[in-house]
Amino acid sequence: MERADLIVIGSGQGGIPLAADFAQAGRNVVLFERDVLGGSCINYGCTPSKAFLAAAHAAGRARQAENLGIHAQIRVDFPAVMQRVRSIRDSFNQSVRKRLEDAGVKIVFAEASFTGERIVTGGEVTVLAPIIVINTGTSSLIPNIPGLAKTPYLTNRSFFELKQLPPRALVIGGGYIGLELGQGLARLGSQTQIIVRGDRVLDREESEVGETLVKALERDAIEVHFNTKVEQVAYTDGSFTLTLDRQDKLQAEALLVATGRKPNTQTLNASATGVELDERGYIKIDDHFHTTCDGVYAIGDVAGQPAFTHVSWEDYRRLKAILSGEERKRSDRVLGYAVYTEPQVGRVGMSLEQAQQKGINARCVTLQMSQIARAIEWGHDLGFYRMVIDNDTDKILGATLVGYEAAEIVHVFMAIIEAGITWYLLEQSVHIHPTYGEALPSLARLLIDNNTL
Ligand SMILES: Cc1cc2nc3c(=O)[nH]c(=O)nc-3n(C[C@H](O)[C@H](O)[C@H](O)COP(=O)(O)OP(=O)(O)OC[C@H]3O[C@@H](n4cnc5c(N)ncnc54)[C@H](O)[C@@H]3O)c2cc1C
Ligand SMILES: NC(=O)c1ccc[n+]([C@@H]2O[C@H](COP(=O)([O-])OP(=O)(O)OC[C@H]3O[C@@H](n4cnc5c(N)ncnc54)[C@H](O)[C@@H]3O)[C@@H](O)[C@H]2O)c1
Repeated sequence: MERADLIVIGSGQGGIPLAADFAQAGRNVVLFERDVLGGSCINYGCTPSKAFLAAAHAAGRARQAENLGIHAQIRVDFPAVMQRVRSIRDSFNQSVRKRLEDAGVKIVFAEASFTGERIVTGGEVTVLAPIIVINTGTSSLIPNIPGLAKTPYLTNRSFFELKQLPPRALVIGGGYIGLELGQGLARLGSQTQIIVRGDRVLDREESEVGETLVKALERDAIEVHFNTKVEQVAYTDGSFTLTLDRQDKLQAEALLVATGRKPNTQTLNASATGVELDERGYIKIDDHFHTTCDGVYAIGDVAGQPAFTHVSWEDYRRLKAILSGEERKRSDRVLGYAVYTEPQVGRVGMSLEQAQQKGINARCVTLQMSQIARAIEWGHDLGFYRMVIDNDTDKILGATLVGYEAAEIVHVFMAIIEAGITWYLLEQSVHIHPTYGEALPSLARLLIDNNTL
């Protein structure tokens, strides 16, 4: 059995920099990875999906330019689109390998599991270490629909290997992946239908967010089937047939399943080291990333946290500080995230409902895109900006922005909330005209007018 100072299981977004930093500082580090280096984000998540959407949105914007009097003919070279996606992904993946190797991390390409207290085995290698960090992420959760398992359905893992654009595509799931990749396929020319089991897309967000996105999807000729259950899936002669609960049938050459995630803990044998899982299989951690076993920590998606790269990466920064003896915890961060549909959704902090559920005396103001000069000039009519404030302290608690490049603009709120300043300061600041940014002080001004929603 080998001995190390640190074992990292899984090369996720937090595990990579942690392993590299420790090794660079002269510690003996072993990292186990059962698949490709860099985890979901780089290989089958953020990087390829956003590179894919760059092409899709270029096509979508060109088509919608007809609203400005510009008529473009679009020819999509799908193999070239996907080749670019894969080459960006591969270059990111190579840079991860270089970073780990240059730092002196011992990489073991094998599925790791616990074989004793703070003992990890993967392939032929067994290692004991005083500190172990689990960063094993999540995988697609595949619903138990009769017939599905026998078909060549796509998940985010296989999607980016597509070589030809399917003429027709079906997507099960109206969450992040379903909407981003579904809209992407449609904008590249696939006739796309999205199947949603409830009555909303992005059902964890305020209802107006989903309503706005559905209007946008309809403009891309996407059909969204609400309150619909898939009863059966069959695949013959290159075509999927989905039987719905209403007995209608849908057919397409591709089927993407995007119905949520499950934690990668099934093969970890976590109990061998005394690490407890919650009822959904996520690793239980305290406010300092500590599991129920002394010396064993978990970061990122597998610890049941909001599944975003910047969360996993920030976990790394905080855990590194904790391991260096600093007083840090995980719960005091301002959480922001975005959905890269067009229009985008940029979110930070609390919604009005979330604030009120916490017993905060909160209210919100909303400005529609149609009231923003920049949006009118650019022809972006879908979306809104909303800000939630605490009536007692005048501090800004959260924001929801749906609109052009909202993922960028929401960072203004992130900085303001992090700084803990009041909406008065936002109202007083002079922003550049005509920009989307200048709508933020305008939003604050609605509070003076007492024009609340
Ligand atoms: C299609 C898609 C798009 C996304 N887009 C965004 C986005 O735009 N922005 C954003 O912030 N987030 C996005 N995410 C989420 C983001 O990818 C994850 O939140 C992020 O990668 C953090 O993951 P992680 O660090 O927890 O682990 P991961 O990146 O999932 O890495 C876990 C690693 O552990 C390995 N592993 C698992 N079990 C074992 C084992 N037993 N032994 C050895 N190795 C093991 C896996 O092979 C994997 O490499 C997206 C996700 C998907 C699927
Ligand atoms: N832009 C981003 O940051 C980004 C992009 C993609 C993914 N992600 C992360 O990855 C996570 C996973 O994405 P996702 O889209 O798989 O999950 P999700 O949780 O966002 O959406 C899953 C959707 O599938 C539906 N669903 C579940 N079971 C179903 C069934 N049997 N039939 C029909 N519908 C069903 C759910 O109601 C939900 O709407 C996200 O929650 C997010 O944290 C982030």
